[in-house]
Amino acid sequence: MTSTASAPDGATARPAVQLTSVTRRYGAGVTALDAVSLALPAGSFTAVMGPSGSGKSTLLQCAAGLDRPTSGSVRIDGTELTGLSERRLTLLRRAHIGFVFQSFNLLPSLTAAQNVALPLRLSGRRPSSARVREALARVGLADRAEHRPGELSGGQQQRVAVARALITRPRVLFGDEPTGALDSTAGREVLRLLREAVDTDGRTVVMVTHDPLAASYADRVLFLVDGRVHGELAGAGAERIAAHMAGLTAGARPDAKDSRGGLDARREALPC
Ligand SMILES: Nc1ncnc2c1ncn2[C@@H]1O[C@H](COP(=O)(O)OP(=O)(O)OP(=O)(O)O)[C@@H](O)[C@H]1O
Repeated sequence: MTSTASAPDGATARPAVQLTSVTRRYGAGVTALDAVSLALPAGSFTAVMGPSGSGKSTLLQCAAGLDRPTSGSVRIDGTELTGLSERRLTLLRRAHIGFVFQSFNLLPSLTAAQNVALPLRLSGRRPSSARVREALARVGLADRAEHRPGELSGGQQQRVAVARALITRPRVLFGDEPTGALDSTAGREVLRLLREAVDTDGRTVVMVTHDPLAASYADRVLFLVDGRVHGELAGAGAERIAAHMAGLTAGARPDAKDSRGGLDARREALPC
C-alpha cells in the first residue's frame, strides 16, 4: 500500500520523506518491513502506530538512515539514502535529520548547553552561545543551561534532547516513543514542542508512539501491521485513534481512510 498526502497548504511539493517499496528483512525468517511506500510532505507531523513487532522502529530507523533496507528506496528531501557510503550518510544525518529517543540519550558528563551544542560541534561548527541559549529558551530551560542531565527531571532532559535535535534546523525530526518515559504533563510539553516545530518552523516530524493521545498531536496517523502500512487517520482525536488501534489488535480491519472536518482538503492523496 502506498500512503501519500498533500502538502499542508495544498501545494504539490517534494516530500520531505519518501519510502518506495522498502523491505527490511532480518536473516531468512523475519520481514520487519514489507514493501512499504509512503510520502510525507514537508511541514507535516506524522505519527506511526501499530501492534508490538509491527515494524514501527524499523520504519523509523530506515527512514532516518540509521538502518539500511534490504531493498527499496529512501529519500530525504529528494536525496536518495540507499547506496550512500557510511560517511556520506552520517554527514547527511547530521545536516538534515534530528532524532529524539525514548531514553533521552544525553551525555551525562556534559551540561544541558553542551549537549545542545553537540550536533553542531560534531559537524565542525562552533555554535554561538546565543544560539544555544535561544534553543534552550525555546524549550523553557534558559535557566538550566549549566545543569547536567542528572540534575534535571526526565521531562526536562527530554526537552534538552528536543533542543539538541532542533538546533541544526533539520529537515526532518524523528521521534521513537519520545514521550514513552514521561508522565503525562511532561509528555504533553514535549508534544507541544514538536507541534510548534511543525507549525512555527515548518519542520517535518515523524513520531512512533503507542499512545493515542500523543498520536492525536499529529496531522496524520499511519498504522503498521506485520510490516505493512495498514491504513491511516487524518486529524483524528485520541478516542478515534484508540478505537482504530483496538480494531487492529483485535484483528479487525476498520476503514483505513478517515478524516475530520476542515482537514479533509489537506489530505488528498498524491501520487507517490
Ligand atoms: N536486529 C534484529 N534482528 C532480528 N529481528 C529483528 C531485529 N530488529 C527487529 N526485529 C524484528 O523485526 C520486527 C519488527 O520490529 P520493530 O522493533 O520494528 O517493531 P515495533 O513495531 O517497533 O515493536 P515495538 O512496538 O514492540 O517496539 C519484529 O518481529 C522484531 O522481532
